[in-house]
Amino acid sequence: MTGTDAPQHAGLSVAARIADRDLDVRIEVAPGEVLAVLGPNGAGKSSLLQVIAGLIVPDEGHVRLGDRTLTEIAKGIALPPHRRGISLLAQDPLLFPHLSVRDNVAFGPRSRGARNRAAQSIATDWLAAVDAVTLADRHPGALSGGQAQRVALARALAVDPDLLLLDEPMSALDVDVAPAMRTLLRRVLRDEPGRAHPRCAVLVTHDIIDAITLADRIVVLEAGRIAESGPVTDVMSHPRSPFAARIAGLNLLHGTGIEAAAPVPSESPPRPSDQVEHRPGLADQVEHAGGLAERVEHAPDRAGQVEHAPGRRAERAPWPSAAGGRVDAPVAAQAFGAVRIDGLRVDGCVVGDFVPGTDAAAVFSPAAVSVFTERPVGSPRNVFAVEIVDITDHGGIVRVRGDAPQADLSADLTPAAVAQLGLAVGAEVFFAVKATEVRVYAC
Ligand SMILES: Nc1ncnc2c1ncn2[C@@H]1O[C@H](COP(=O)(O)OP(=O)(O)OP(=O)(O)O)[C@@H](O)[C@H]1O
Repeated sequence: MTGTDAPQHAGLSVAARIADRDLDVRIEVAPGEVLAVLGPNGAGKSSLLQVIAGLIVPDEGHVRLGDRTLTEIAKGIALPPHRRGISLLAQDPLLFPHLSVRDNVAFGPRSRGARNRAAQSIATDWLAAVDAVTLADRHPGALSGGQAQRVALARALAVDPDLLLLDEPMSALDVDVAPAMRTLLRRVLRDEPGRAHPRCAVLVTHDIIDAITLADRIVVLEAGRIAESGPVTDVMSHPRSPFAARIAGLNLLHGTGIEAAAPVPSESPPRPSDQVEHRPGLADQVEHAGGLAERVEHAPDRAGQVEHAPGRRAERAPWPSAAGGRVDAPVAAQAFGAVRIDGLRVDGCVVGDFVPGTDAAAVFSPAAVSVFTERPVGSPRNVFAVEIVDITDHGGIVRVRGDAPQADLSADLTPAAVAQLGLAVGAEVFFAVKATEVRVYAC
């Protein structure tokens, strides 16, 4: 949906170029849609929100909301923030310290012409919607961070904005408070009985959980440009940018698509080590002779879910979700392809478009990676020589990060496997992944 310039767009349409921030983006948000904007520091997320809110004026571009033009540089239009029909909820609740909670929420309706009684009534309704009625008579100084942010959300919604901008709204909250705020946001973003036009929202976040739980679509910004966009599930399961791959917890290699010789190597008759790997319940097993650390198994015996025989059709192939569980990704046919990256060939299963000779990605989960201390000879796997750069605990599993000439890669192992292999930062080892665990697709 990005990239089009729709004059009568029913939702939000933004195009913005700011030379001194090296920003050049276009986004479209449908009515009722929640768009999450993600990206590394300095990517331009806040600048984009500031353009939409009218806090900065771009060198070129437009901001249109429904049938209203808020910014149109070519026509010299730039409405001030308070005339845009937009509310911004930021990290800091920024409540007026001298007003009660109720008066803070009533302030917006009052300043838009509502009589005091009506404004107080709107405030009470929104305080009820965010479970904060009991706080109505307090002053902001007597609120916890989570309570203050709930009140700030009520204040943002009390002016009935057509667009809600959310700038890292959970990032200043304690970890035990953030989930409740997320649930609340989900409720108010989705459940708006009686509103004539569904409200849209743009959410800037560093937290993938926010995007997964609140957004319909993701836009990834990198260096002031849109690196990729799409429905949340698509971007998380088939990322095309390094940033999206990282937040989805997947390994990503970029290269050029090439035809795979059939059958792919991992369809060779199983070797002893394959048989070990395919048996359930052997996640911690280490094959000492070859120095193989079996990967952490998130689901038992998943190898059985994929048809390995050449020419046969796989109904569904297992695919890791961002949360570390697994989702089923449909595979129309067991088509194989390969991606060439700096002279290395990575075989995998084709998902969606794949055109040999054009840009392609090879993606796999760290949980699908096996680690060898010696190069596996005659292995049916894709093999990468890596230098270990980091070993970290990920809630009971160990994430081993390796620097390969082609990319940074990660492997998830059990603590026992890491200990038995004697892995340490600086060690040179081999990461291996079967072609049936790799997805290849066009970029
Ligand atoms: N007030 C400003 N004046 C000039 N340049 C700015 C200003 N604010 C930000 N920039 C620059 O604009 C670019 C985009 O910054 P922006 O704050 O929009 O990124 P971001 O993705 O929101 O980053 P973060 O995640 O760190 O908040 C950066 O190069 C930044 O240095």
